[in-house]
Amino acid sequence: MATLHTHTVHPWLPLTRLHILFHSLALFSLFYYRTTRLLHQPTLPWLLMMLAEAILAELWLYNQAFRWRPVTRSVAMEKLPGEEKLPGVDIFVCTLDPEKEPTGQVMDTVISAMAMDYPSGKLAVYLSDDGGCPVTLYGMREAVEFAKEWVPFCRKYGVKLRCPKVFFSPMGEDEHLLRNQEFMAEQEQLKAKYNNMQKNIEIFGGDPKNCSLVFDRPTRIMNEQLEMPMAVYVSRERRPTIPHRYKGGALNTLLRVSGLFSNGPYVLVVDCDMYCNDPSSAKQAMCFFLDPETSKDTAFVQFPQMFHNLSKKDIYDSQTRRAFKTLWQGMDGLRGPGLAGSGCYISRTALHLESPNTNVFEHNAQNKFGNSTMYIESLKAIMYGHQTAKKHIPRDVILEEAQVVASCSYEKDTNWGKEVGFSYAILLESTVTGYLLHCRGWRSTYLYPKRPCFLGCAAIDFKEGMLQQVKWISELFLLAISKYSPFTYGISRMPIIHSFTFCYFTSTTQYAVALIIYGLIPQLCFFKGIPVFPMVTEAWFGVFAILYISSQSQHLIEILCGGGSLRSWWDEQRIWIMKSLVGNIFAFIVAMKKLSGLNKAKFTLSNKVIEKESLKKYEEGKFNFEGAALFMVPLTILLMINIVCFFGGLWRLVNVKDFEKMSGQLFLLSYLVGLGYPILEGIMSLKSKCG
Ligand SMILES: O=c1ccn([C@@H]2O[C@H](COP(=O)(O)OP(=O)(O)O[C@H]3O[C@H](CO)[C@@H](O)[C@H](O)[C@H]3O)[C@@H](O)[C@H]2O)c(=O)[nH]1
Ligand SMILES: [Mn+2]
Repeated sequence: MATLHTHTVHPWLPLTRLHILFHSLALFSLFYYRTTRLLHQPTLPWLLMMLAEAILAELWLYNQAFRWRPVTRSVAMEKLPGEEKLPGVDIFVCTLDPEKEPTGQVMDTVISAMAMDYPSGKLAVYLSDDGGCPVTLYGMREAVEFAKEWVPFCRKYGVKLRCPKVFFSPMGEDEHLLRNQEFMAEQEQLKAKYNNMQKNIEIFGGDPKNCSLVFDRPTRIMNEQLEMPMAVYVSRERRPTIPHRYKGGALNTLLRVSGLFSNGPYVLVVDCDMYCNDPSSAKQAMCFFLDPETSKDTAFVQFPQMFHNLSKKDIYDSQTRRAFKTLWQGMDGLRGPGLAGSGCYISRTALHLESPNTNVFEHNAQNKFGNSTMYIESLKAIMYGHQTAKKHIPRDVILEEAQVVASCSYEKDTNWGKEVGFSYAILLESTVTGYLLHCRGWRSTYLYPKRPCFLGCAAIDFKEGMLQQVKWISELFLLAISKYSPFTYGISRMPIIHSFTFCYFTSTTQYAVALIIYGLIPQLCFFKGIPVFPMVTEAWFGVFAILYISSQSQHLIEILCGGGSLRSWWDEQRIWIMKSLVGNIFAFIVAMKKLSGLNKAKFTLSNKVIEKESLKKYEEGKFNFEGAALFMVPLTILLMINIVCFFGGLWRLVNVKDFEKMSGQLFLLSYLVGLGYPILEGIMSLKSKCG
């Protein structure tokens, strides 16, 4: 069979590597300069500055792993085998709280998943309702009813935008161009039905008792066997005394339940706010899973997380440009990207087998996978490829067994959450699962097609952005000091350069130290007239200047190549400092609290409800710090110190005229005050509002 995909290594590779060499030489000179000066005349500011620079250099080093060999990939879907030969795909949508995840929106995701361009009999959609809310079950019923007409409609006319909400919005206008009358009439009818469905959900959800979370409940599974993709609603059993393991637990339950019903060899995980924007994503992913070269050890195919609600002035960098444009492509050229938890196709085999090289099925399967024989049979069916057996099992028998595997005691004394399924090692179930798969020798691939396959809802104010940041960084920090640390466990199991990428993710808390020093010491010293950089007339000044220009221009080139502007470069610098500083400080505190048992582990669910006022500010590109007072404390303090020291020091400079000595600091402070101005504006508008 012809290869189903191709990749190109970044054409600038030799230049990038030369730059790495050049930058490291400059770093060596910097440390040579710092140490010799320090030995000669030790002072506290110099010691601290050197500490900060050592941290920045360490993180810089890990960062180079992402630049070592970035690749971009493309697929040849036309070379895929015929539809009858495609393997099954089970889609998992997880939801928890209708307050933060409006049911109507969740159903858009479900419907768009059901309408995926894939043979109907091979597609199944599972909705995990972790809140056990009546409105979610109600919404699912409505969604399935609507999908019965929507899915055939999309297939008949080859509609590309299969999320009904978007299709019926101005964004879907292209879909309506040059269509015949019959199409127009049908879509009118469907539009009315869709609006009706959303209205029903809204009315039903209007009653608070239908939206309240139930955390003491039996399993509830509803399944509709239709001609179109199967739809299954799963609310696993939950009891207050038994750990439920958040999303990781929900996904593992879905793995088992779906194993009994449809048992697709591949699963797609999407967050409930991430609708499918391109129906062909499953086929695109199959180009890796079915390719003879990559089929054996590809554990997952990751698509970028992209968002439908980004403003042109994305001041919070909600798109996380760096992650999905730079870092993931960099990892892809090594042994593959990390697992992002949404928009990823995962091989069931990889989630159950120790490594790609063990193809023998264990005899002590019950100890590992729990004691459902039916489930173990389903695994065997996938690994040995005999798919037909399960068709003979009557539906009520399957439903009964599904109750068993969805019960909260099922995982007791098994390997679920350890070597089997999604890992519970940290709350970022996906990140750690992807990482552990890599440790066990699996590969992954990253596909960044022109048309985004999945679109979700990004945080559009500072508070939401920070909450997310703190959740991620604190958990990653806990991973760094756990027994699975990339520094010990990872490094000994992965190629070293690849392990650096995970070292980087798990050690960003160190940025907090470096940034506090760099945001405080040069400033105070500027005020007092103590130099912390070489004189502008000294050759050593050049080393600092080179390092600054070298890293800034690298960042700028990255942004320009990704279609960004000078403006986005400047904005990204600001938000990077803010997020790195605040996010890391609070993440460290949260992690410490969790370690000491002060805080119980808790998953902060991100809010997917867009407030009108936040949206307005976000679109104007103005900072909105509402609700983020606590996060603002370190930022405000540092900003004030910077401003005071800037003007105070400037006054001193004009009087004393030791310009030569202080120009490094003068430049640094001007840069920071310039960056900080919009933050100040944001703080002021918050103040005036409170007052
Ligand atoms: O107890 C829980 C908590 C969360 N979720 C679901 O998990 C998903 C992700 O939660 P969210 O709060 O949206 O997390 P984000 O920080 O926005 O998402 C990123 O980070 C998460 C943690 O790693 C990943 O799970 C996500 O896939 C990834 O998009 C949502 O669909 C939730 O409904 C559950 O099902 N049960
Ligand atoms: Mn999310």
